[in-house]
Amino acid sequence: MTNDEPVIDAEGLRRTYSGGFEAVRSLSFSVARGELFALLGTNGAGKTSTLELLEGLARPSGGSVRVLGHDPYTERAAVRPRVGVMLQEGGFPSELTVRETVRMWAGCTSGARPVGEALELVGLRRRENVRVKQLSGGERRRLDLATALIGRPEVLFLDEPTTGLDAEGRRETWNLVRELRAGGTTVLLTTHYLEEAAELADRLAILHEGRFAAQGRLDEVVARYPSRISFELPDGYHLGDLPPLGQLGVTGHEVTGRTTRLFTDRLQRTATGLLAWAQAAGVELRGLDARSASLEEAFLEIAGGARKNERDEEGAGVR
Ligand SMILES: Nc1ncnc2c1ncn2[C@@H]1O[C@H](COP(=O)(O)OP(=O)(O)OP(=O)(O)O)[C@@H](O)[C@H]1O
Repeated sequence: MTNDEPVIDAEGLRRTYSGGFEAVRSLSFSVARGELFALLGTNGAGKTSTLELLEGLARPSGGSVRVLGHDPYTERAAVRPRVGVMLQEGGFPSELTVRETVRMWAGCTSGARPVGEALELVGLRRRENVRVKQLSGGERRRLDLATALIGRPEVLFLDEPTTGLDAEGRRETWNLVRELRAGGTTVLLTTHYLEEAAELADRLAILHEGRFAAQGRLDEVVARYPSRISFELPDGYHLGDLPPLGQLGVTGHEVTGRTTRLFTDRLQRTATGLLAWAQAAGVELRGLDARSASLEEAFLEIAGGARKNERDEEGAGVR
């Protein structure tokens, strides 16, 4: 493969479990060399099912996937040595120490990093003589990461890498992932932490019921959801005193207590119109806040919208 070809390339990828349940429904996406792609989704959305297809742990029921130019399932021997995998559960023998575990892993890997270097990278050097069973949940995640990194992989698959880590541990892992990416490693990670995806991802996708509900750069994903402007009007003023909301480009509004919230797809136009009115009317808009949708709002909209559809369908079934 050339340097311009995607390192991960999925086309119409499907996975149907033996009972007939379709967990992955025609996903198409690609990840370039040195890029970090984050897969977000509600519980059971299909993140792990997808990741396992990319890792070559399962055969797709339909579509195709190439990793480093190879089929990760049928050409596993060509792909595996160049890929690092951090599963949700490492499943290491509990009686081995941290150092023994990483050494055992290094023994199965060609061109492995020195064990000490791998432990240093993930901040486990001080704990190298502790048995796996005595590690905290967060330390086990670090050990999982150390074994994923041991072979200096070109591609890293990280399944919820910071679950169980405290805030400091999460930041440390983010920094390490950033360093690896800066060194040219391609990373695909799944996460439940929206902040993690917003911090790290070059591009991301939100998976819902096996399909992508949104995909792109963070700014592209959130641009599909309305921006909002909130403020308080002074006593004696009401929403009706503003210029016609349609003229301001407002697509929806909400008044809670003293706070007015305007939703808009054209933030600049709405903000300019509102401020011009306030200036002319001599009105002070207290607590004024104007901002684009956040990733959390986009995510909740997708998850909430889908739940509403489910309720509607259930309701329709009862009638
Ligand atoms: N072996 C299996 N047989 C049948 N259904 C399965 C199997 N494994 C997973 N599923 C179902 O497939 C769907 C997707 O599961 P998956 O574990 O990929 O989701 P996920 O997005 O990783 O979820 P989470 O965030 O909770 O880890 C779920 O509805 C799950 O119940």
